[in-house]
Amino acid sequence: MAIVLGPNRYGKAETRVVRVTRDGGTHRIRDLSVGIALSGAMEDVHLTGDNAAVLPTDSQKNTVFAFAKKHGIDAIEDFGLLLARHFVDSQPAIDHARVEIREYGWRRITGGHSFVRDGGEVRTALIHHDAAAESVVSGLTDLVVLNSTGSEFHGFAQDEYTTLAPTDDRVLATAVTAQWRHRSTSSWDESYRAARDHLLHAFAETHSLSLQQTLYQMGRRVLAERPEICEVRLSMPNKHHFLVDLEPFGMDNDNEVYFAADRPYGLIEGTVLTDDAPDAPSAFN
Ligand SMILES: O=c1[nH]c(=O)c2[nH]c(=O)[nH]c2[nH]1
Repeated sequence: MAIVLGPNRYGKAETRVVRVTRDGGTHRIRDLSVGIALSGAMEDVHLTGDNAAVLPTDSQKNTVFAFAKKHGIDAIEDFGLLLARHFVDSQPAIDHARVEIREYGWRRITGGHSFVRDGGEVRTALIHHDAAAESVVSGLTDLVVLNSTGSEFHGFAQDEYTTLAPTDDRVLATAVTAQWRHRSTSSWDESYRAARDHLLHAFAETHSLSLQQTLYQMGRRVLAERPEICEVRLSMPNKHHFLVDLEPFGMDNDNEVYFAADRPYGLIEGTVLTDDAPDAPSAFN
């Protein structure tokens, strides 16, 4: 039996960089967390401790700050591509770069330089780059949405442990995590805004028979409307809202008062893709 080194990668996780762009008194902010993971000919450092091929993760962090100054930060997809290509092109030992970016949104309050942080929602991008292929996955996480009607759930399988009552009118709420893969380069900011909008409108406009059905409609709508996107992955917790029994207090409850449970929650996940989506094995890794 031989013991060998398996897949490995290394890099600087969660570099927090804030780039302020000043246009006279009017400022713009991009606030990111950048994760870099590099891989390639890294046998020596693992097997013998020879660091000759290892660009320090500290240098990777510095590159994020230097590129923020030198190139500015527009769409996070562009910033990720710039970093991924840089490490593969400049480091002989590195043949693959993975760059993961989360962007925290800030909205202007008034005047040119006062901002309020957007709610919990975070924009995301995941870039893979090597000599053979490049993939861009855009997305968002923690987009919290709720329909106060227009949701049913009945006709489900039953066994000896089933107690859930069928319903033809319930609250449907979830925190959407979505990632979508681009088949071609794009005007990233415009594409992002459109995809997000389609997700929201599909959620709102689907009369839901299950969260699974809603999930499929959300992915389908993005693919039908945005030809630059070929695959959408969705992860949607069912944020259960249980009707409270008010009978002990002599009151009825005609879908007005709910207990918003935080756990356990159903977790509905799925992929929707076009049948001609090109292969991109590492895209979502
Ligand atoms: O939309 C739903 N899908 C399920 O699979 C499920 N299971 C459950 O208990 N409630 C729900 N709701």
